[in-house]
Formats: sequence, structure tokens, C-alpha cells
Amino acid sequence: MMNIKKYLDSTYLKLPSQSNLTEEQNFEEARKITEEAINNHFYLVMIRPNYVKRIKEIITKFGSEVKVGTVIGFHEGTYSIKDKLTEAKKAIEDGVDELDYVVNYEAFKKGEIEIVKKEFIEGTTLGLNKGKVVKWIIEIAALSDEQIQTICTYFSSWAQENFKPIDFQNIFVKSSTGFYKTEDGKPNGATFHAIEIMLKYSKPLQVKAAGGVRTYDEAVKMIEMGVKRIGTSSAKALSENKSTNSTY
Ligand SMILES: O=C[C@H](O)COP(=O)(O)O
Repeated sequence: MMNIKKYLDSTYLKLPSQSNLTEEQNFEEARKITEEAINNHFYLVMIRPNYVKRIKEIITKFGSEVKVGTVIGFHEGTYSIKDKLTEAKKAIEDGVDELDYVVNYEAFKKGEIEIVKKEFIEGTTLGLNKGKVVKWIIEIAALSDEQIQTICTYFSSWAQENFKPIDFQNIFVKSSTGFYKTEDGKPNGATFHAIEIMLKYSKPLQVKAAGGVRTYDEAVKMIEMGVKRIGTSSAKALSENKSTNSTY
């Protein structure tokens, strides 16, 4: 059995309104997955920006090596570049280790490539200069295969033009937010088909599969394909080789 724990970004991104909880009860859910990540040695916990400071303190208090990641511009990605950078800077001040930006994929689909290029370069530069890992969520369920190929190709070439080869291990293209609303029945998260395209065209960057990964076997297959990180709200079940139906 493969030990998948070091690939897992254990995720809790619901807002209180999405889980019918008070703010403190919602934070409690984030705290629970953090303790679970610490006890099970997962790689990272992925939580909303306003929880970063307190979650980092908990991890530090435990003396654990679990990293803290947060989402920027979540979940539609349409925030301005300025707002994304402001949110990212605050998360860095609060002690975050990894920044998962949502790409302005609506701008990309409208052909406004300069917006996407600017946010990719500025957002990545901010993170790398502070020693952070940076990921760009492209929201594959909103894109055609051709669009996935194109955006991954852009990221690959912008990265090679603007950053050093040593940085490529710290820049990821990530599949999904897990929150995108699709037509009935269509998956809103990572599919093997889309991951294959991402792996092929994002090189030399890394790929993170997130959204709808619900079984150990799916996770292992993606890792064997070349994915370097799995984002999932079912980390514990996956690590124990149990499948789950839990969804956002
Ligand atoms: O970053 C997004 C989540 O990791 C994916 O969510 P999910 O596992 O609940 O579908």
C-alpha cells in the first residue's frame, strides 16, 4: 500500500453560511482537521485566510511540521489583482506556507490574457520572494480540453520566462476549487482526463489534483500519473484506504 499522506492537502474551505454553523463552530471544524492532520502526518491543511493565524499557532504549539495553506480570490477568481495581492500579503503576515490562488478564468475565457499573465507573475513573485509555494487553480470544469491545454501552456512559458528553474518545484497548476457549480451530474473536480492534459502541458511546473478525489485508489492513480499533491476534504478516509461520499 502506498503511503499517500505526504501528498495530502487536507482541506476545509466551507464558509459558516455554507455549513449552517456560527463563525466559531466553523473555525472548530478547521481546528479538527488540523489536529487530524497533525496526528496523521498529512502534508498540509488548507483553510480560509481568516483562520491562518490561529491554525498556524495550533500547529506551532504541537511542534508539528504540518504546513498551512490558504486560498486567495476564492472561489470565483474574479477579484482584481490588487485584491488578490492584498489577501495574499495578509496571509503571509499571518504565517501561511502555501498560497492557492484562483485564476481569473473568466477573464481567460474572454481572451483577456494580459490580466491572467499579470496576476500569475505578480502573485507568484510575491509568494516565491517570501519562500512560499504558490498554486494556481484553473477550475477545469469551467474549461474545455483545449482551454486547459492553452492555460497550462501559458503558465509553463510565463514561468520559464520569469522565474528560475529552482522555483519550478514551488509553482503548481491546480485543477479545481471544489465549489464550481456544474450542470447536473457533471464532475466539478479533478478528472483523470483533465489531469493528464495538465501534466502534459504544465511542465516543468507541478500539478495538484483537487476536488472530488474520494478514494485511495483515485489518489494513488493520480500520484502514479505524476501529480505531486492531492487536495481533498476526505484526507483521513483516503489515507485509511476508505472511500467517502462527502462533498461540499
Ligand atoms: O481545494 C479544493 C478542495 O481541496 C477540494 O474539495 P473536495 O475534496 O471537497 O471536493
